[in-house]
Amino acid sequence: MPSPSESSVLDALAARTPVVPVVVVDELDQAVPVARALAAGGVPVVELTLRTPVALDAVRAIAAEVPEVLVGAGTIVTPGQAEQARAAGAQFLVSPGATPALLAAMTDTGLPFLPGTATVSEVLAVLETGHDEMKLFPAEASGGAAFLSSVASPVPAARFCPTGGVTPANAAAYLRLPNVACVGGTWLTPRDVLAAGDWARVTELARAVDDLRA
Ligand SMILES: O=C(O)C(=O)C[C@H](O)[C@H](O)COP(=O)(O)O
Repeated sequence: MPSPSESSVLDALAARTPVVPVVVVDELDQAVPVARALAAGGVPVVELTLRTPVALDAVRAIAAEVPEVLVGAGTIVTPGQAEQARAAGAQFLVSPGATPALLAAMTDTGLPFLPGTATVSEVLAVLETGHDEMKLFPAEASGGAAFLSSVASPVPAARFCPTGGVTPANAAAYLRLPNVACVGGTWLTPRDVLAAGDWARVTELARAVDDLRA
Protein backbone atom coordinates (compact mmCIF):
# COMPACT_ATOMS: atom_id res chain seq x y z
CA MET A 1 0.00 0.00 0.00
CA PRO A 2 1.54 3.33 -1.01
CA SER A 3 2.16 5.74 1.82
CA PRO A 4 -0.19 8.74 1.78
CA SER A 5 2.71 10.90 2.93
CA GLU A 6 4.19 10.54 -0.54
CA SER A 7 1.54 12.76 -2.08
CA SER A 8 -1.96 13.91 -1.26
CA VAL A 9 -3.74 12.41 1.70
CA LEU A 10 -7.08 13.42 0.21
CA ASP A 11 -6.22 11.54 -2.97
CA ALA A 12 -5.04 8.54 -0.94
CA LEU A 13 -8.32 8.52 1.00
CA ALA A 14 -10.50 9.13 -2.06
CA ALA A 15 -8.76 6.33 -3.93
CA ARG A 16 -9.95 3.97 -1.21
CA THR A 17 -13.38 5.31 -0.37
CA PRO A 18 -15.71 8.26 -0.92
CA VAL A 19 -16.65 8.08 2.79
CA VAL A 20 -14.00 8.14 5.52
CA PRO A 21 -15.45 6.30 8.51
CA VAL A 22 -15.11 8.42 11.65
CA VAL A 23 -14.90 5.77 14.36
CA VAL A 24 -15.38 6.11 18.12
CA VAL A 25 -14.09 3.04 19.97
CA ASP A 26 -15.26 2.64 23.56
CA GLU A 27 -13.61 -0.74 24.16
CA LEU A 28 -10.18 -1.69 22.86
CA ASP A 29 -11.41 -5.07 21.69
CA GLN A 30 -13.67 -3.33 19.16
CA ALA A 31 -10.75 -1.79 17.26
CA VAL A 32 -9.41 -4.65 15.17
CA PRO A 33 -12.81 -6.19 14.33
CA VAL A 34 -14.31 -2.87 13.24
CA ALA A 35 -11.31 -2.16 11.00
CA ARG A 36 -11.55 -5.64 9.47
CA ALA A 37 -15.31 -5.29 9.02
CA LEU A 38 -14.90 -1.99 7.17
CA ALA A 39 -12.20 -3.47 4.94
CA ALA A 40 -14.42 -6.48 4.22
CA GLY A 41 -17.06 -4.03 3.02
CA GLY A 42 -14.61 -2.35 0.67
CA VAL A 43 -13.67 0.59 2.93
CA PRO A 44 -10.04 0.06 4.00
CA VAL A 45 -9.80 3.31 5.97
CA VAL A 46 -10.40 4.24 9.61
CA GLU A 47 -10.29 7.68 11.19
CA LEU A 48 -10.07 6.71 14.85
CA THR A 49 -11.17 9.61 17.03
CA LEU A 50 -9.08 10.38 20.08
CA ARG A 51 -12.20 10.83 22.18
CA THR A 52 -12.02 7.80 24.42
CA PRO A 53 -9.34 6.54 26.82
CA VAL A 54 -8.58 3.52 24.64
CA ALA A 55 -8.27 5.48 21.39
CA LEU A 56 -4.46 5.56 21.08
CA ASP A 57 -4.25 1.86 21.89
CA ALA A 58 -6.95 1.28 19.28
CA VAL A 59 -4.85 3.09 16.66
CA ARG A 60 -1.86 0.98 17.73
CA ALA A 61 -3.81 -2.26 17.42
CA ILE A 62 -5.21 -1.47 13.99
CA ALA A 63 -1.82 -0.31 12.70
CA ALA A 64 -0.22 -3.53 13.93
CA GLU A 65 -2.91 -6.06 13.11
CA VAL A 66 -4.83 -4.72 10.10
CA PRO A 67 -2.14 -3.53 7.69
CA GLU A 68 -4.55 -3.41 4.77
CA VAL A 69 -6.38 -0.54 6.47
CA LEU A 70 -5.14 3.05 6.31
CA VAL A 71 -5.55 4.22 9.90
CA GLY A 72 -5.61 7.85 10.94
CA ALA A 73 -6.20 9.64 14.20
CA GLY A 74 -9.02 12.17 14.42
CA THR A 75 -10.05 14.69 17.05
CA ILE A 76 -6.51 16.04 17.41
CA VAL A 77 -7.36 19.02 19.62
CA THR A 78 -4.09 19.57 21.49
CA PRO A 79 -0.61 19.82 19.98
CA GLY A 80 0.69 16.92 22.09
CA GLN A 81 -1.84 14.51 20.64
CA ALA A 82 -0.25 14.80 17.20
CA GLU A 83 2.99 13.15 18.27
CA GLN A 84 1.15 10.63 20.46
CA ALA A 85 -0.91 9.58 17.44
CA ARG A 86 2.18 9.29 15.24
CA ALA A 87 3.92 7.18 17.86
CA ALA A 88 0.87 4.91 18.06
CA GLY A 89 1.10 4.24 14.33
CA ALA A 90 -1.37 6.71 12.84
CA GLN A 91 -0.76 7.21 9.11
CA PHE A 92 -2.63 10.52 8.90
CA LEU A 93 -4.02 13.09 11.33
CA VAL A 94 -7.32 14.95 11.37
CA SER A 95 -8.25 17.90 13.56
CA PRO A 96 -11.54 19.73 13.94
CA GLY A 97 -9.55 22.99 14.03
CA ALA A 98 -6.43 24.71 12.74
CA THR A 99 -4.74 26.80 15.41
CA PRO A 100 -1.12 27.78 14.71
CA ALA A 101 0.07 25.43 17.47
CA LEU A 102 -1.92 22.50 16.08
CA LEU A 103 -0.68 23.14 12.55
CA ALA A 104 2.92 23.26 13.80
CA ALA A 105 2.55 20.08 15.85
CA MET A 106 0.92 18.15 13.02
CA THR A 107 3.58 19.37 10.57
CA ASP A 108 6.32 18.26 12.99
CA THR A 109 5.08 14.66 12.89
CA GLY A 110 5.89 14.42 9.18
CA LEU A 111 2.50 12.78 8.65
CA PRO A 112 -0.10 14.04 6.20
CA PHE A 113 -2.94 15.82 7.97
CA LEU A 114 -6.28 17.51 7.51
CA PRO A 115 -6.75 20.60 9.67
CA GLY A 116 -10.32 21.70 10.31
CA THR A 117 -11.73 24.90 8.83
CA ALA A 118 -15.19 26.46 8.88
CA THR A 119 -14.74 29.98 7.46
CA VAL A 120 -13.07 31.52 4.43
CA SER A 121 -10.48 33.23 6.63
CA GLU A 122 -9.59 29.90 8.25
CA VAL A 123 -9.25 28.33 4.81
CA LEU A 124 -6.98 31.19 3.73
CA ALA A 125 -4.94 30.93 6.93
CA VAL A 126 -4.31 27.23 6.25
CA LEU A 127 -3.40 27.96 2.62
CA GLU A 128 -0.91 30.57 3.84
CA THR A 129 0.97 27.78 5.62
CA GLY A 130 1.44 26.02 2.28
CA HIS A 131 -1.19 23.40 3.02
CA ASP A 132 -4.12 23.01 0.62
CA GLU A 133 -5.96 19.95 1.97
CA MET A 134 -8.35 20.31 4.88
CA LYS A 135 -11.50 19.20 6.59
CA LEU A 136 -14.62 21.35 6.63
CA PHE A 137 -15.98 21.03 10.15
CA PRO A 138 -18.75 21.09 11.23
CA ALA A 139 -19.75 20.72 7.59
CA GLU A 140 -23.51 21.03 7.74
CA ALA A 141 -23.60 23.56 10.54
CA SER A 142 -21.05 25.82 8.88
CA GLY A 143 -22.80 26.06 5.52
CA GLY A 144 -22.61 22.62 3.97
CA ALA A 145 -22.31 21.97 0.27
CA ALA A 146 -23.59 25.47 -0.56
CA PHE A 147 -20.72 26.99 1.41
CA LEU A 148 -18.11 24.82 -0.33
CA SER A 149 -19.62 25.54 -3.72
CA SER A 150 -19.33 29.27 -3.00
CA VAL A 151 -15.73 28.93 -1.81
CA ALA A 152 -14.66 26.98 -4.91
CA SER A 153 -14.70 30.01 -7.22
CA PRO A 154 -12.63 32.53 -5.21
CA VAL A 155 -10.44 29.92 -3.48
CA PRO A 156 -10.07 27.00 -5.90
CA ALA A 157 -6.77 25.84 -4.37
CA ALA A 158 -8.39 24.52 -1.19
CA ARG A 159 -9.62 20.91 -1.22
CA PHE A 160 -11.84 19.43 1.45
CA CYS A 161 -13.11 16.41 3.31
CA PRO A 162 -16.37 17.77 4.77
CA THR A 163 -17.31 16.11 8.06
CA GLY A 164 -19.94 16.76 10.68
CA GLY A 165 -23.58 16.22 9.81
CA VAL A 166 -22.76 14.41 6.57
CA THR A 167 -25.19 11.53 5.98
CA PRO A 168 -26.08 9.07 3.22
CA ALA A 169 -28.79 11.58 2.22
CA ASN A 170 -26.50 14.57 1.65
CA ALA A 171 -23.12 12.95 0.88
CA ALA A 172 -23.65 12.89 -2.89
CA ALA A 173 -24.21 16.66 -3.01
CA TYR A 174 -20.78 17.17 -1.42
CA LEU A 175 -19.04 14.59 -3.59
CA ARG A 176 -20.21 16.33 -6.77
CA LEU A 177 -18.27 19.49 -5.87
CA PRO A 178 -14.89 20.11 -7.56
CA ASN A 179 -13.22 20.96 -4.23
CA VAL A 180 -14.41 17.85 -2.37
CA ALA A 181 -12.34 14.66 -2.51
CA CYS A 182 -14.24 12.59 0.04
CA VAL A 183 -16.53 13.07 3.02
CA GLY A 184 -16.28 11.88 6.61
CA GLY A 185 -19.01 10.45 8.78
CA THR A 186 -19.89 8.26 11.70
CA TRP A 187 -22.75 6.42 10.08
CA LEU A 188 -20.74 3.38 8.97
CA THR A 189 -19.87 2.56 12.58
CA PRO A 190 -22.78 3.38 14.93
CA ARG A 191 -21.77 3.13 18.55
CA ASP A 192 -24.54 0.67 19.43
CA VAL A 193 -23.55 -1.61 16.54
CA LEU A 194 -19.96 -1.67 17.79
CA ALA A 195 -21.12 -2.29 21.36
CA ALA A 196 -23.16 -5.24 20.11
CA GLY A 197 -20.19 -6.60 18.15
CA ASP A 198 -22.34 -6.71 15.01
CA TRP A 199 -19.43 -6.68 12.55
CA ALA A 200 -21.60 -8.01 9.74
CA ARG A 201 -23.70 -4.86 10.03
CA VAL A 202 -20.57 -2.67 9.76
CA THR A 203 -19.58 -4.56 6.61
CA GLU A 204 -23.09 -4.07 5.21
CA LEU A 205 -23.00 -0.32 5.93
CA ALA A 206 -19.56 -0.10 4.31
CA ARG A 207 -20.80 -1.92 1.19
CA ALA A 208 -23.59 0.64 0.81
CA VAL A 209 -20.90 3.26 0.19
CA ASP A 210 -20.62 1.78 -3.31
CA ASP A 211 -23.68 3.83 -4.26
CA LEU A 212 -21.59 6.97 -3.71
CA ARG A 213 -18.55 5.91 -5.72
CA ALA A 214 -17.85 8.06 -8.76
O1 LIG B 1 -13.95 14.06 16.19
C1 LIG B 1 -13.59 14.89 15.37
O2 LIG B 1 -12.43 15.08 15.05
C2 LIG B 1 -14.58 15.74 14.74
O3 LIG B 1 -14.21 16.71 14.15
C3 LIG B 1 -15.97 15.41 14.81
C4 LIG B 1 -16.45 14.42 13.77
O4 LIG B 1 -15.93 14.70 12.51
C5 LIG B 1 -17.89 14.46 13.77
O5 LIG B 1 -18.31 14.12 15.04
C6 LIG B 1 -18.54 13.60 12.75
O6 LIG B 1 -19.74 13.12 13.26
P1 LIG B 1 -21.06 12.90 12.40
O7 LIG B 1 -21.66 14.24 12.24
O8 LIG B 1 -21.88 12.00 13.28
O9 LIG B 1 -20.66 12.25 11.13
